[in-house]
Order: sequence, then structure tokens, then C-alpha cells
Amino acid sequence: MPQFSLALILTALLTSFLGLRYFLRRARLSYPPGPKPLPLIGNLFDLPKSFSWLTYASWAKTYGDVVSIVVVGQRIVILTSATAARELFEKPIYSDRPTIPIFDTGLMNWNWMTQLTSYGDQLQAQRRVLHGGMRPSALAQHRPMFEAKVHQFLSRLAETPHDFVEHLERSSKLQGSILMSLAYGYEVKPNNDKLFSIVQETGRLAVTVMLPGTQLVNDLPALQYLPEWFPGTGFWKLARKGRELGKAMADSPIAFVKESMAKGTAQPSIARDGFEVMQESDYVLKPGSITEEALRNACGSLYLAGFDTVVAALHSLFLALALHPLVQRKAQAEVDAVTGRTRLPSFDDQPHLPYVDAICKELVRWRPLAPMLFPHKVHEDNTYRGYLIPKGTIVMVNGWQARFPAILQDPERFPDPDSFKPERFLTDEQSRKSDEEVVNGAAFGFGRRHCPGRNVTDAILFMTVASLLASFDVGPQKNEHGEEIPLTGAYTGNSASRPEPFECSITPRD
Ligand code: HEM
Repeated sequence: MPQFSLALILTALLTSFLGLRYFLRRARLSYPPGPKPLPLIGNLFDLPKSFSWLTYASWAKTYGDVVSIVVVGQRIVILTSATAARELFEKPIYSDRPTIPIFDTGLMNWNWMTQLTSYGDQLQAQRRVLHGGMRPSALAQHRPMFEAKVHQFLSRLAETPHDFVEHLERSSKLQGSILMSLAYGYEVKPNNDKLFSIVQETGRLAVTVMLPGTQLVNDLPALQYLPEWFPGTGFWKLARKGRELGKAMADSPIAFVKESMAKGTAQPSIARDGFEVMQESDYVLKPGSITEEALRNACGSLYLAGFDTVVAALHSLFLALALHPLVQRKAQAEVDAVTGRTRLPSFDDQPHLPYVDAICKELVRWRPLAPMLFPHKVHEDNTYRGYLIPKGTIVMVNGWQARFPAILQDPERFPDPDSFKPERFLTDEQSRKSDEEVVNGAAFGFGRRHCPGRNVTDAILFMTVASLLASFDVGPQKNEHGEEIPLTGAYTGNSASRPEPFECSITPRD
């Protein structure tokens, strides 16, 4: 008994000593540098309202590539170098997402979506589904579908070229129908498609609730504990609608896949491939392996995760071509040499079209479409370069900085970042340079949560750019006096940056 008490006392003393040492060491550590906070509200008034990446870039000049601020108690770290982004985001503890109250379990319950899921087995299983279904060898079976959808897009463009934004953005058209085929092997009907209208409505709702300042509950999460009759709790109605739509968006197309597999009519898709993997006789279920829930959630996430970004890149394409006639002519010459102007380009032509590939890479580099990428959250205290990054910190990367040497640490390779120059991705002999870092990291994210849709993006961009160049000339629009209407090339300043509305002329090539 005395021996037992002694062991207990020693254990208690050791635990207290280690605990004290931890707190003393933690107390000695400082947060990464940043603008000086005010009492209580911290850096609330320093937060930029638009073009936040420009403000963060200027802070980086003063404080370095790891800057920290605090806003009403919430610590935020902003990274502006690829080194810091890679070093931190490779660690599992940096791979959570911040909670957006309106999407949380108690309200819309959209946390099952891959982009919002916390780090853990469920996320791993969903990412396994997406990586498996969107790896280059799996995408090869979808090439005829990509080609057909792009050809339909060209026909619509030929009919009403002025409506090019509408042709890009109407989600039942190009990108929306590609994603539904890819995820479920589902062919969206041109009009009144019931299943697709659920997906579209969910997409519209997501855009509405994510607009800053529209949902008070996002700024004051405690509001969710007020009863529905309380004034100012209108978000409850929206949340109920979102909950129903989100569930239907994930469940209905998966039910369609199961039904068509049973009938033997299922088309190739990520969901069908996943079900087939699970049916293999040697399939072993382990934490993080594919389950029906992971298939439902991963496929249900694709539309919201992959619609807007690709549409924005294609929107940028029209602007870039209208602004850069020489780029357009050079690319058209390359395409014509391969097709002989007797047919449209195909994926088999891709190895012979390095300049077209370079245009696709430059499109996502030139104007990053998610300049601050997506925020991550740290789920354990961590020290980095001697600074404390406490549990709960939101960590963001300034992807816009990728256009500058600061993040690439290679001023030679990326000079003149504001210019649209596909040549920067080619060697002097006009063959491809390997520049995975800039396109992968700065546009598609670093580490464990990087975008799994990169290969799909490449395929859609390649097919659209090559086919558009083969069929149309894009240039500035002319006024009634035949003078060119100048293009400003301006972009919006919000977190999903897009070209400001512009007009251009799109004419079939002779
Ligand atoms: C130009 C096109 C695209 C860009 C610039 C882009 C960019 C991004 C970025 C910055 C992230 C967050 C990375 C991070 O948190 O570190 C992301 C996540 C994601 N993207 Fe993309 N994306 C594009 C297209 C697509 C497409 C076509 C799909 C699907 C077919 C897709 C599916 C996803 C998913 C599911 C996530 C969430 C991953 C996770 O949270 O673990 N993306 N994307």
C-alpha cells in the first residue's frame, strides 16, 4: 500500500511538472507577427472588405510569409509562401475546415460534403472515391462524353454567340451536365429535368447563403439556440429548406445509379466504379475505405465543388483571347497543323498541342479563381518557426501571391506576373515545362486537402480551348462606328474572383 501511494504521488508530481513546463513554454511563445490588434475586437477593422489578397500581400512585405491576426478572439494565420503552405498543410493537424454555422449539423446539415468534412476516416474515404474516380486512367473512359458536351457547347455558341456567358453558366449545359455524367452516368435532359433541378436549386441556395453578410447566424453562431419564433431567426426557414435539398441532392442520384446497375443499364461513373469496387470478392472494409455513405457524400459534393471554378476559368478564357490576339493566332496555327482544318481536335491530339496546354495552365495562373483558396483549421496546438499556432486557428494561403516570386521563390521563372503569357510554361524549344507547383499549389491548394478535381479541370479546359480555337475567332466587340470597345480586363474582388461583365465578338472561322 505505501509503495502504491508513493507511485501515485510520483506520477502526480511528474504530470504536474510536465503540465507546468508545457504551459510555461506555451506562455513564452508568441504568435506569428501581424498588424497590432485592438483590445477585444482585435484586428476587426484591419480586415479588408474586397481584394483581400492585395492587403494580405502588403502585410507579407512588412511581416513576412507567416502573418497572424486575431478577430474577436479568433486567431487567423495567412501564409504567402509555397514553402510554409506545403510544410503546414502536409500535417494532418492542419487539415480541418472551419465551421460555417449555417451549414452545421443543427441547421442545414451539409457537413457531409467533402469540402466541409472534418479531417478523419470519413474524409479519407470520400477522397479515396474522388481520387480513384478522377485519376487520369479512370477519366479516359469519359473522354467521348467530354468531347460530345463540348461539341454541343460549340453548336449553341454558333447559334447565339452573344450569350456566351449564359452558355457557360447555365448549369444544365456544359459543366453541370459533365459533372452529372461523371459522378452518376446521368444524362441531364435539356428541359425540366427533375433530378437535376434539385441539384441546381441546392447550388443556388449555397451561393446565396455563402454571400458575406447574408446570414447573421454565421457571424453570431449563438443565434442558432434561439427558438424559431424569435425575431431575426429567419435563417431557420432557409436551414430547413437546405437540409431537405441537400439530402435529396445526395440521395436521389445514388438511388438512380443503384437502380440502373440492377437493370444492367448503368453508364460509366464514379459512383458505379465505387459500387463495383465494394462488390469485389476480396474487398476488405477498413477505416477510411470506400463505403456507400462515402460514395453518396463524395459524388453529392462534386457539383458544388466543381461547377463554379471551371465555369470561371472558361469565362477568363474568352477575356484572355479577346485581349491577346497573338496568343490566339499562335494557338490556332498549332491546332490547324494537327487537324488540317478538316475535323475538331480530340484528346488523342493533346500530345501534339503543347501551346494549347500552356494556355490552360496560364488560365488558372493568370487570375486565380479562388485567390485565398479554401480556409483550413488547426485542431491541435503547434509551433512553427518558433511561433505558436494555437488549436482552432484558421489558416489561409494567399494563392494570388503565386503569380509572384514570393511564393514560388523563383523570380527567374515567373517574371511579369500580370501578363497572360502561355510561353512561360514552355521551353525555348516549345515543349512542355514541368511547373506542377504553381498550378497545383497556388490554384488547387496544398497538402492533404488539395483539390481532387485537377485532372477533370485539365480535361475540360483542354477540350474546350482546343475546340473553340479550331472553330471561332474571339476578339473585342465593335461599336456602331466599327471601333473596338476597349476591354478593361477587370475582375471582381470577392473570394470567388470572376471577370467583370464584358462584351466580345465571337465569329465562326472562315
Ligand atoms: C479551375 C478549377 C478548379 C479550381 C481552381 C479548384 C480549386 C480548389 C481549391 C483551392 C480547393 C481547396 C484546397 C484546400 O483546401 O487546400 C478545392 C477543393 C476541392 N475541389 Fe476543386 N477546384 C477546381 C475544380 C474542381 C473540380 C472540377 C472538381 C470536381 C469535379 C473539384 C472538386 C473539389 C473538391 C471535392 C474539393 C474539396 C477537397 C477537400 O476539402 O478535401 N474542384 N478546389
